[in-house]
Amino acid sequence: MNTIGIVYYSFTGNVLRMVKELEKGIEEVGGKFKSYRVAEVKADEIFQQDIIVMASPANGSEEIEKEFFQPFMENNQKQFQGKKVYIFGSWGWGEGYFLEKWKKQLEEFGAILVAEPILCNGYPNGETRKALQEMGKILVEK
Ligand SMILES: Cc1cc2nc3c(=O)[nH]c(=O)nc-3n(C[C@H](O)[C@H](O)[C@H](O)COP(=O)(O)O)c2cc1C
Repeated sequence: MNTIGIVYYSFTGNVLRMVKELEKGIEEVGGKFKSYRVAEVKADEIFQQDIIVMASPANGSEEIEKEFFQPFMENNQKQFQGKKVYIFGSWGWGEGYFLEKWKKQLEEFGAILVAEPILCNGYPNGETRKALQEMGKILVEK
């Protein structure tokens, strides 16, 4: 059973709502997780978990959140090598391409993406919530 570390940023609560659904799924199958806002996460703690889940809103021109998440990625580049990761996020008025870019960055860092990202436009609807709960269950066993 994998231990899961969740790192997220949320401006207005949409990503946080998504995180809560994933957590529900993990809990449902008896999995263990720790969640952190990216502004407060301690890298040495998070990289001890079996799977790192990261979630961000689109920010700027198809990027992940700029002030905290982008530095988190750059500062921990080496630690992603060979690490199992899962990403998801929410966007507003762009095309949601930021997740594809993020995925590419992680692949370049040598991370192992354990499943396809879940992308949500704005507030997560019932379908997205269900998909996240299911993903939470899957991640525990991945
Ligand atoms: C400062 C700021 C910048 C944003 N930049 C983008 C953007 O470049 N492209 C986009 O599609 N949405 C953008 N959005 C919209 C958010 O990504 C979208 O509302 C998302 O659902 C917010 O998630 P959150 O509630 O977890 O913060 C931006 C929102 C804010 C507040």
